Amino acid sequence: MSTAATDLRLTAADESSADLDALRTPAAAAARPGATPALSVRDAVLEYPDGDNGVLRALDGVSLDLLPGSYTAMVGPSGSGKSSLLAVAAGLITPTSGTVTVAGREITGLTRGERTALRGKEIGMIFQQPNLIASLTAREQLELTVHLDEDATRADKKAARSRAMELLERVDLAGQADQRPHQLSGGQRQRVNIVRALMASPALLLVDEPTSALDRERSAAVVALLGELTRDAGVATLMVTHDHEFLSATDRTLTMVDGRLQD
Ligand SMILES: Nc1ncnc2c1ncn2[C@@H]1O[C@H](COP(=O)(O)OP(=O)(O)OP(=O)(O)O)[C@@H](O)[C@H]1O
Repeated sequence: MSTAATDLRLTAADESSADLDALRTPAAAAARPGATPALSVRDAVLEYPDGDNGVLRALDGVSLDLLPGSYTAMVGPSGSGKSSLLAVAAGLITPTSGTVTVAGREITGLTRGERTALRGKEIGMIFQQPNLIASLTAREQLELTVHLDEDATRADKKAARSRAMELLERVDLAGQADQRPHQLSGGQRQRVNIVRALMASPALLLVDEPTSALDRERSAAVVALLGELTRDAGVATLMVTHDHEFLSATDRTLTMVDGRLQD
């Protein structure tokens, strides 16, 4: 995955900017047929034990391809299997049957350690609440993974610092780089959370209800920002949401019903 995300500067989506259209969708990063899917799920079945002898089928034969640069929403009733699909796509849960391939590597055949390594490199995850660390500044949240890596060199740390600053600048938070979560608004915290997930230039971004803690205006801004970042970073984004009013910002909406995906 390229670091194209750092090459363009983008004003946060909740700020007015006449330049946004010009920065959107560089041809190289736009979703294109024939590209290796960032995520490919084939016939995934996920069963949980249910009662003494029964099983609950959370995923019932799900197949899905997500191309680089595509922005996909997933909606569906509570308990229909949306979070289960995100967990399977992230390699956090191994499906009962079926395969999951991320950036060309089938993760269902990997060891746990290999899956963790691949996740760190190729998969960004964003959850409902920005789970930022209270004692770290915005910049330190982004640099944390590199600082925890015993093998990281000084050059790696320096590169992480400059990428963190570029990403914060890109979402209009350079001025808040040294602030801790309690000094940031809810929308600002979620923007830190989003760019933190992009630090490793992942192929796939999995997002679980990113707007549930935000008001309507901030929610619209976050959904739009995710679209901007998806397209120019060339990442494939799969976002679970209950906010049907923002679906027009995405390229495609999938509906999960009883463990099955409907386009
Ligand atoms: N760890 C688990 N053990 C047993 N059953 C589970 C487990 N996790 C989820 N389930 C069941 O699997 C089904 C799908 O759950 P899942 O969380 O994927 O739904 P969802 O569409 O994400 O729901 P929501 O919109 O409420 O978050 C549900 O019936 C749920 O009760």
